[in-house]
Amino acid sequence: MAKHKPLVWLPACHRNLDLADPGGYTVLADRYAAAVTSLGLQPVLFPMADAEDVPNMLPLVDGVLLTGSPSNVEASRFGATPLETDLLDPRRDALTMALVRTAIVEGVPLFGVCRGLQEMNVALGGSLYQRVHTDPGMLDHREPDDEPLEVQFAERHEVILEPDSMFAEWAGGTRAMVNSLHGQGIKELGRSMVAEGRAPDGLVEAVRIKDARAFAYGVQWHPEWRHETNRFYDRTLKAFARACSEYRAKKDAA
Ligand SMILES: N[C@@H](CCC(=O)NCCCC(=O)O)C(=O)O
Repeated sequence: MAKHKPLVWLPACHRNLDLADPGGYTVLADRYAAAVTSLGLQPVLFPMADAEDVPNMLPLVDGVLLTGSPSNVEASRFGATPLETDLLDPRRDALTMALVRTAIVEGVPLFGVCRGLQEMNVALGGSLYQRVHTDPGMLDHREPDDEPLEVQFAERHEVILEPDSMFAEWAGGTRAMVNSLHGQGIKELGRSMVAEGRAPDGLVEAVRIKDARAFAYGVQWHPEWRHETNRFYDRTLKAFARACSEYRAKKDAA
């Protein structure tokens, strides 16, 4: 029987869209699934999975990609008071907190993008700025949301990468331009999180998990956006894809 491609679990968002059914919808931007597919991987969703399912379902997949989302990680998860304006997704928070911790323990390749990076940090005991742009000396990291997508996802600021990091290898140097579409951001780093890239205002934008058994990285920017035309983004995603394929090969050989 032909083998299927390595499976990558993308935790979806849960939203009340302004549609006929007020019961809620499972949502995933195609952009992430398309990027995963273009890397030779198979994106999979488990719409009703919750934290308790993680130990049984994680062995079914070969990697986890935590996507970005307009919703914020709930402030009570990092000891802060929620903002009234917050768009929240408590079901996603509950699932991803468990997924991050279990993927790291089990050595399943893990990559966090934007909200996904923030989830990694909170799952490991770190905290977030709730509005980076209101903190003195910090840049406004939000996208111009009344502009076309091409403008929203345009490169907006530099990141300064640790010289011996994988990020510097993927970027081909210690400086790279990245897009920026977020209001929250890492404040205190979680356990085992190592800062490997920072914005010009010092905000941590790239991390690795120390002593991880497999690929375990997160970025505050969006490498899935037009990655075919951006060497840094593309090399980052391809490294994740390789890790998933290697993980799968080991499972097949066992
Ligand atoms: N809401 C959080 C996370 C921001 C984020 O992930 N943005 C991505 C938006 C586009 C997408 O859905 O991929 C914050 O504001 O920090």
